[in-house]
Amino acid sequence: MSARLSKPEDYEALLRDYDTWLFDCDGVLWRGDNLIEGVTDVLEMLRRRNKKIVFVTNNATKSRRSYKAKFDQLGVEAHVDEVYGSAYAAAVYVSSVINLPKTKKAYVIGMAGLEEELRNEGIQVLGGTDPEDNTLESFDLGTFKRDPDVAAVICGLDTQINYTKLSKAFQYLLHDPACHFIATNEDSTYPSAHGLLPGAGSVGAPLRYALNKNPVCTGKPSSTMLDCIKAKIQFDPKRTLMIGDRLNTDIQFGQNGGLATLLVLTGVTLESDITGPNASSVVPDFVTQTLGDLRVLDK
Ligand SMILES: O=C(O)[C@H](O)[C@H](O)COP(=O)(O)O
Ligand SMILES: [Mg+2]
Repeated sequence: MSARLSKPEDYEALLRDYDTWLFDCDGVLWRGDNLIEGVTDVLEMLRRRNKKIVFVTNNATKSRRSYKAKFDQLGVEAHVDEVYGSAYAAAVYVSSVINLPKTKKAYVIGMAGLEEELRNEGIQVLGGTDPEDNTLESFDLGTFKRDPDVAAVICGLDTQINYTKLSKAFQYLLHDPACHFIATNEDSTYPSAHGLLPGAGSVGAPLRYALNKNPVCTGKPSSTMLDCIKAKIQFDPKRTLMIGDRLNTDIQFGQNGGLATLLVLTGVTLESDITGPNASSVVPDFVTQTLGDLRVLDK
């Protein structure tokens, strides 16, 4: 059973027990461009208390560089080397785990952030934001020529998903069993400023259905994401806390890595998901309403 936190001494115990704090972003720090109340104060308090701060997001629409710009715009201190996104994890996976030869290309369903991270790793990209593929014209298979160098299809959150991109990705995967099928993340939904929207998992679902094949996922809860962090940052898992709003990504990710986990209820998970007969089998160590609750420690 999860421990419910509400009293200042509950939060003081977290400060005593954990040195490294991993934060999910959508639904924990913000919803869209709306910062969740109290987040800036809590992060500043943690920095004053010399906590190591890491941001771990499955949202692949932005690169680490563009996350830094978002943090700056919201007035929250953050550094590029503290940010780990599933776009970065996918790029590291393609370049360093499957070692895609530099002559090969990746077909992308996704946005500029994913393209940027892939290019930073020296990966040639097709699709993505290319205007030719961002069309609502009907897809014509008769005139489509597959690029023989495409050896991977990478699928992330794409708010301009269309039939042409799905069809091209499908063709590459259908005709080449060796073509890598990679998902940055498989979140079914995500919390926007105005409510839930379909997430990256829902964007990639048509391909999974059409091909009857599951992609390799590089974001939370996969170990690829944790490996990316471990390659750059030293931390003791026993003194590390993962804070998230989704059970099957954030909390599962923390548990897979042997980290303590804190669920907040400002994103996709509702009270009814963790209590009652239909409660999830993924049980966080701690639950608090919002990250802003930790502000009591500043008083
Ligand atoms: O890709 C998605 O489905 C969403 O961006 C999702 O919200 C992931 O972001 P996170 O909560 O991990 O920051
Ligand atoms: Mg989240």
